[in-house]
Amino acid sequence: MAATIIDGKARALRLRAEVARGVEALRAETGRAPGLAVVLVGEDPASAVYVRSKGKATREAGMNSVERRLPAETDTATLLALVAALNADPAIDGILVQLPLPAHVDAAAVLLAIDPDKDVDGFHPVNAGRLATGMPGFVPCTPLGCVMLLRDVHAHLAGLDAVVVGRSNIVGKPMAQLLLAESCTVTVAHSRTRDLFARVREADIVVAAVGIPGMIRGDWIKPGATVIDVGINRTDSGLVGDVDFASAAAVAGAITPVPGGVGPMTIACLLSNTLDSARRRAPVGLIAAGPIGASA
Ligand SMILES: Nc1nc(=O)c2c([nH]1)NC[C@@H]1CN(c3ccc(C(=O)N[C@@H](CCC(=O)O)C(=O)O)cc3)C=[N+]21
Repeated sequence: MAATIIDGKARALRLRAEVARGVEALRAETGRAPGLAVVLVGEDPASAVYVRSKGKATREAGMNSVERRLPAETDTATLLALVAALNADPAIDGILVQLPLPAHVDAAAVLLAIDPDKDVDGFHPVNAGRLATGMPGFVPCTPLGCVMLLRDVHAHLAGLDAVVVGRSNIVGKPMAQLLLAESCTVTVAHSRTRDLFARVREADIVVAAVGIPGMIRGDWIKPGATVIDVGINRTDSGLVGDVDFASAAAVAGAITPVPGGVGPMTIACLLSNTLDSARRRAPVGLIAAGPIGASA
């Protein structure tokens, strides 16, 4: 039985069209389009590609895209000053500082400096805490996109066994929180997990976010399980995920491809978060702002 291939690209285009309609409505009500600032330090070619595609998607949704490119040798103080200026700028609704930052920059200090209510990446500890405690806040874009794809596959997520492989602050941990909020039974596995194979093999939902190309193979997957591949690894044979797609697709019930799976959803969710931010920041009484996450 071959798996259903989850079309993240198509799902992302639908979400982006929905966001574009929301942007148009907001502009009609307030006279202002949402603004997203993306800060890129250094010349990393992969980061430059992402920043360019984010800028394009932002403009296509009818929002203003502000790109700030800084040289690789930029120091922490300069970045903190830029973030402070963006925090204070009323035309900016969302701030994204592209990671990774150069090693000499205090990345934690930079993320802490972003106004949590402009933190459309959801990386600020205040938003991590809001997510962990069930309060409204910005949810990191990649895990948010993964949950949207999972909801399309599963009418009921409650009670399913989910394994998240990877425990990063930007994917693994928020992914686990979101699945818990969906009432899944969640295991967070990582490089020190004993008998990873056996744990993955029991899961109804596998989210792979380890950064090791093709690590999770078909014989690890429970027949019929849903496999979400967050990995973006550049290899000699092109862009590949953390899942060995061919062998896993032969066993899974549904699986995301790389490219065309989670990646496009990440960008679409960034736009959705930015629209939510702009709605919340619109003058009181002018527009009925829904809770954060309402655009998703
Ligand atoms: N502050 C911050 N926020 C981020 O969200 C962030 C970041 N830093 N640093 C880098 C990672 C990576 N990331 C991706 C977004 C889209 C695709 C994407 O659309 N990928 C396409 C393929 C693109 C290609 O061909 O390279 C796909 O999977 O189909 C991939 C990766 C966001 N990141």
